[in-house]
Amino acid sequence: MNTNSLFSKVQTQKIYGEFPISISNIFSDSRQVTVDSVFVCIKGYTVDGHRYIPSAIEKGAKVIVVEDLPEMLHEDVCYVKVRDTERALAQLANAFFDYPSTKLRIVGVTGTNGKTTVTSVINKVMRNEGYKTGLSGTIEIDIDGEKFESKNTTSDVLTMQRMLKDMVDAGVTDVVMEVSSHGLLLGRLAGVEFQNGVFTNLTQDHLDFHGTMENYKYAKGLLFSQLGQDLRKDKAAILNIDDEATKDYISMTSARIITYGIKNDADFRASDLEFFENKTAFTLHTDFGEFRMEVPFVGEFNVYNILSVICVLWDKGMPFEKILQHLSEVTPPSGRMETLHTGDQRNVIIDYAHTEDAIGKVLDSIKMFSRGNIISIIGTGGNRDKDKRPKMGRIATEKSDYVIFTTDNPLDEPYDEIINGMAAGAVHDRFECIGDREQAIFRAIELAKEEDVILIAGKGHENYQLIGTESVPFNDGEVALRAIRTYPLTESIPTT
Ligand SMILES: CC(=O)N[C@H]1[C@@H](OP(=O)(O)OP(=O)(O)OC[C@H]2O[C@@H](n3ccc(=O)[nH]c3=O)[C@H](O)[C@@H]2O)O[C@H](CO)[C@@H](O)[C@@H]1O[C@H](C)C(=O)N[C@@H](C)C(=O)N[C@H](CCC(=O)O)C(=O)O
Ligand SMILES: Nc1ncnc2c1ncn2[C@@H]1O[C@H](COP(=O)(O)OP(=O)(O)OP(=O)(O)O)[C@@H](O)[C@H]1O
Repeated sequence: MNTNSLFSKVQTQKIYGEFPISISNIFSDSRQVTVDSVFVCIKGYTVDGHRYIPSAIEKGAKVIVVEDLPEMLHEDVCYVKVRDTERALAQLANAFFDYPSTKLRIVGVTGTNGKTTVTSVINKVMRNEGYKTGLSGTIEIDIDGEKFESKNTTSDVLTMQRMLKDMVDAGVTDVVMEVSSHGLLLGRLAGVEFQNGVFTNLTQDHLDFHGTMENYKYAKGLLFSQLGQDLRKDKAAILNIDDEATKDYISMTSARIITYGIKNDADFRASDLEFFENKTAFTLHTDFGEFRMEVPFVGEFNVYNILSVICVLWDKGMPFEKILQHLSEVTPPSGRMETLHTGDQRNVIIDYAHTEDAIGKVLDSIKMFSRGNIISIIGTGGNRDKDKRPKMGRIATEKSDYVIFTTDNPLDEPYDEIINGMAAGAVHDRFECIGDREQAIFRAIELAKEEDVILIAGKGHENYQLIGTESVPFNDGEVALRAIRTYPLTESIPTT
């Protein structure tokens, strides 16, 4: 691409040396740099990208974008000084990939919980209806059915723009994207034009990064202010009216507002919920009529998720009968309230719940259909968000008959520290602490009797454990099935 036109939208402070006529690519990671490219130095949380300038030049970078000019300048290289390299990177990425988001209809979904569920269901329904879709989120990036690994819930700005360009090239028209608070705050979405922004809910998480709930709420709200920057009429913010944060988001956006909820009056409201082991029924109230629906999802929280999906599909103009028909058939994403086929009378549910709110809601949902005891395996990550641990411990013990606290990606924090943090919140003593997740699952299966439900929470779809600096293969479902084979049904679990 022509270098002058690439840099035409970037506010430069000074340029040292001559621009090459054209450049081949843009990088912010020296390890990926290829010949005749631009290397943008980002001051990260762990290292300062400026220190990798020599390595980038060695690999063939011809333009270096900096905040701090190095003392020694290489004569064959052009240095561009800017005030904010992150901002410059976003502008360069948008321009290099030719503003792909303007050629797509993009739905961004934010909130503490439900993003993966909502994006996955929207994607499945639209694809079943014949749309060419793209999806980006925690589990994967999916371009019209071709799957790619996803490193972050919301990708860094270069990966983001490259992915959107690949989607345009593949003929995708509609994209649904998980939008994390990190992604919004760290500028990964700079320049992305959304058609819809969806808000699921806001509860405590990620305070190690955001510091306070107010900051966390504000970060998520950036999706709605970004949505309102461009006043095209087809933009809509789809908001959960039952969540306190919604009123702030209404004030942060100039997009159209569509509301959904259960407790308060909303454009799309559900009432008369009926819970079953593998489905939920409810009445949907809209301006154009009432509909009794049955969806293959468990729990009240999933009714919220489905309501937000209905709003998106309706706003996209999908015929209402089609929406209802697809939603009665669609399957939940993997590791979200997933029932394991154990072959006996013990019920094993694998779920990604790793916040206080999600654990509480999942256990409430299980209580609605469980006929036996509930044994929960609860784990949380190492080296992060220690404040949420006792809260997870409290809610898990409050709502389970027995709890086993364990690890979920311990990294290099000692197991005992992680587990004791959760156990400190326990409201009764019907719990055990077993750091090794495999042993914890084996113990829960050993304890369970006929009709009991074993909730294995925290990892969901993940098929690894991050221990130290290693990623060790680990799959909750496989371990549980091995445990089932090892321990045939036993006597009652210890109570009181
Ligand atoms: C706190 C955070 O978000 N960190 C992100 C950030 O890392 P960083 O600032 O530490 O980067 P760094 O390692 O210091 O490197 C600085 C610069 O030097 C460059 N570098 C580095 C090494 C080298 O040899 N050469 C080189 O050029 C790097 O490419 C980078 O440009 O920039 C990296 C590159 O874009 C991200 O991968 C990284 O996300 C890490 C992996 C992460 O775990 N982030 C989590 C907290 C996160 O973003 N989570 C959210 C929310 C998930 C949820 O809702 O549950 C998400 O969207 O995934
Ligand atoms: N609307 C909701 N409200 C509360 N909890 C929910 C909701 N939807 C899902 N959950 C719970 O949160 C867990 C994670 O759901 P999901 O993966 O859809 O959310 P997410 O926002 O993508 O999470 P993350 O940001 O951690 O990737 C589920 O396994 C379930 O336990």
